Amino acid sequence: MIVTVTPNPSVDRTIEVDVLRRGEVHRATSTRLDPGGKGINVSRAIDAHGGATLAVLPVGGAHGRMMTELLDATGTPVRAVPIEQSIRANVAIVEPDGSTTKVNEPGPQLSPAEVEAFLAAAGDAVGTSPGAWIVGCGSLPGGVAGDFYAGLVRLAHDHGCKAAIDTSGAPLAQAVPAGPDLIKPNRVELGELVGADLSSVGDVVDASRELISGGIGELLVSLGRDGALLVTAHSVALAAATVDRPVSTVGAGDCTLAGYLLALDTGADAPTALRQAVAFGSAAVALPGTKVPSARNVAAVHVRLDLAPDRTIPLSD
Ligand SMILES: Nc1ncnc2c1ncn2[C@@H]1O[C@H](COP(=O)(O)OP(=O)(O)OP(=O)(O)O)[C@@H](O)[C@H]1O
Ligand SMILES: O=P(O)(O)OC[C@@]1(O)O[C@H](CO)[C@@H](O)[C@@H]1O
Repeated sequence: MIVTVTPNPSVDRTIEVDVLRRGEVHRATSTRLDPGGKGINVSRAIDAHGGATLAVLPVGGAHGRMMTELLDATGTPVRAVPIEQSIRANVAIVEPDGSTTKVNEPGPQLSPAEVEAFLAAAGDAVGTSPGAWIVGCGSLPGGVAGDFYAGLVRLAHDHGCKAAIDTSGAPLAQAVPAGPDLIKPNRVELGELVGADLSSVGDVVDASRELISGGIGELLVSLGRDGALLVTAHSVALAAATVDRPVSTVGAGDCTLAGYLLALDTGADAPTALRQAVAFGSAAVALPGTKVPSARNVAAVHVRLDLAPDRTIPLSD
């Protein structure tokens, strides 16, 4: 079972244009709406592959109604906590070569009572899912304290669950001391966390090991077109896949995490889980908007797995 907790979900609008020119009027060549927010995407991807999942999210206002409708259409199991203000809508502008320009709104302001209700819903989901992965995802809306994910990690551990965190900046830094079992930063987010520029596989391994010695279980570091690196206390593995025609990178990291957790949840070993992570992530890049890949999309990806990657491999994406 994989429970995702997304305090700041979004309705994702993806607009395709021929070329993005700053300050000009554009005519969109296509547009689509997806239910978004990192944990929502993780749950949608897991659900699409027959895994057991529950997405916990706040829902309010006009965008909340759209979110409910979009999620109903996917059939993903959710626990929605009503809030007064509207949840956000995020926009991605995509060009034909797959270049993606994203604008994320800050999200609503939650009242103290709403934060309490959201925490209670998350607590209830954790308490009724023994042995589950509890996955805290994305930015935090107004009113939610910066140590929210640290509390979620402790809650998970108190109930014998495992905790994974996929966020960035201050909420990630504040979650680290609580000792999550897994974090999934991208290269830039990991660099910000350790205060270093990470330009090779060796740099990422060293940064990850520093965090592991501080109490994190393992790191799944997504590296864009360079693939993903799994670093545990005793092993390092790199996997990558070529995508001939990238369409939208939005949500690729979430699908990576979904593929990894779903594999672990069904008893796979770490290299197999990494392979599935990259298959999910790379399949997502070939799909429009925040669409999650189907089993057929994932099966079409050829993943290269390296169980002893050279530390000098450069990373640029
Ligand atoms: N251009 C690409 N070609 C092949 N695979 C890609 C490409 N871009 C991304 N991927 C795959 O998708 C995964 C996730 O991408 P990325 O590292 O950009 O995640 P992210 O920054 O967390 O994204 P997001 O926050 O939008 O979900 C990578 O680990 C890789 O497997
Ligand atoms: O603003 P946050 O919470 O950091 O990220 C939100 C978001 O960009 O993440 C997902 C892609 O990973 C999208 O569905 C969503 O719009």
